[in-house]
Amino acid sequence: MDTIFAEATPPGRGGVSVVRLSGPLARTTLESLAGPLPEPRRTTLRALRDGGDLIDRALVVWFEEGGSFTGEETAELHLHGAPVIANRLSHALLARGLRRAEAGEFSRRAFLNGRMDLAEAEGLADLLSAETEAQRRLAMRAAEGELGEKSDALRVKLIRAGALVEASIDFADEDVPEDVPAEVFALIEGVKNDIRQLLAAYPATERLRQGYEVAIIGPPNAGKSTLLNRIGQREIALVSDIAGTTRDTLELRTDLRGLPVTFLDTAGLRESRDPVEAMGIARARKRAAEADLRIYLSEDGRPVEVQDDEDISLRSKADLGNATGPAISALTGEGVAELLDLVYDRLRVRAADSGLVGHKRQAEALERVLRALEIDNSLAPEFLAESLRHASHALAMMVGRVGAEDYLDEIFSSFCIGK
Ligand SMILES: Nc1nc2c(ncn2[C@@H]2O[C@H](COP(=O)(O)OP(=O)(O)OP(=O)(O)O)[C@@H](O)[C@H]2O)c(=O)[nH]1
Ligand SMILES: [K+]
Ligand SMILES: [Mg+2]
Repeated sequence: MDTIFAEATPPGRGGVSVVRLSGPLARTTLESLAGPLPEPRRTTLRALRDGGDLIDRALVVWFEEGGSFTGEETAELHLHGAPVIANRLSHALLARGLRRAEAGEFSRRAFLNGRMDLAEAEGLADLLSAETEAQRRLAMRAAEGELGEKSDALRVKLIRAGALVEASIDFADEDVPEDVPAEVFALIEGVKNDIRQLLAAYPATERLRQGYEVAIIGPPNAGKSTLLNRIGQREIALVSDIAGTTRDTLELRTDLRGLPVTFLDTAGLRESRDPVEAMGIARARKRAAEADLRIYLSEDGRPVEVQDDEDISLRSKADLGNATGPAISALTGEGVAELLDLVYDRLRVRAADSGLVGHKRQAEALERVLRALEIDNSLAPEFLAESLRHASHALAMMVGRVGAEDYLDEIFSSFCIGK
């Protein structure tokens, strides 16, 4: 096993730069640079020397095997935050046979050493990429291992059911087959119900994790781009009185009171003979159809093509006329705060339905568990036992207790270097 090192803090100048080393050479390397090993987990001020050269005076923390983030012997060096110092240290570390860590390699070792399960690793990745408060809370639950605990609890039930079935097989008389006890089916039903609940919350969880899309659509010149600019409070989209100004879909990422919401400005919908405009319109329709919510904007307030009851239909340019119905003016800002309130309310309700399972990989594993548990009560005990083993295995896979190899690259490559 290589000993790896990386800057755990972003490169550049700053108050402190933290370099982490992990692996079998960490101990001797630290001793050679900083003298006798400090007490574990105690911050100690040390001179770091490479031969006669004083590299820096740094705070040093030593973690013993089993007591570090990776589970390996690990040292953390808190240097003065200047790239020249980290570079000088890297030079000394490379000379001692350490190598630079790859992206996510510390976390990957933490997983391989049983310091976190796969769902926790996914939660950690989500936490690092979270952009809003609601995403942070969701990711934090995952990173804290709630799904692993849930899955272990369900597995205990399946194992108990399996043991009861095995017992009924062992004691069965050749002529008088022992009945599988009713408790087995009760346990299986309980597990299936819990899994159905986890799966029911999956779409809401996945949407919150990825962030919501809200498409602004409507006929040309409705004022869609003006509204996007008003929401973003800057000139994102071109605005003109020429119908068909917007062609590409434009995105505005926002943090709507903790919810991750991307507003889409789209090409005005109409029959167009201009091939480029027609491409824009096709794209607008597609993005709008895929969005979580649509705002239909038009000067007469008549919705073009409502897709969903939750969608919002509004009349634009409220400053011009006095027609009835809900209206906004992107020009004066009238009604825009209320519109954002409405969008927030709609999405908040969906976010509230989120749960523990937010990744496709996890949902697919749970579906495998359910399939394995589609059991007919008349199934022979031998087959029943086999189904229970399958189900238990799929549950273990969900959190990477077994068969995680295929996913490791995908999960850990999304981490940054030093994590
Ligand atoms: N009076 C008034 N004019 C507006 C308002 N919103 C937009 N406009 C004007 O309406 C015209 C069209 O605005 P855009 O924002 O380009 O409309 P659009 O829906 O994006 O148009 P396309 O991209 O061509 O589909 C521009 O001249 C805007 O200044 C409004 O609330 N009040
Ligand atoms: K326009
Ligand atoms: Mg536009």
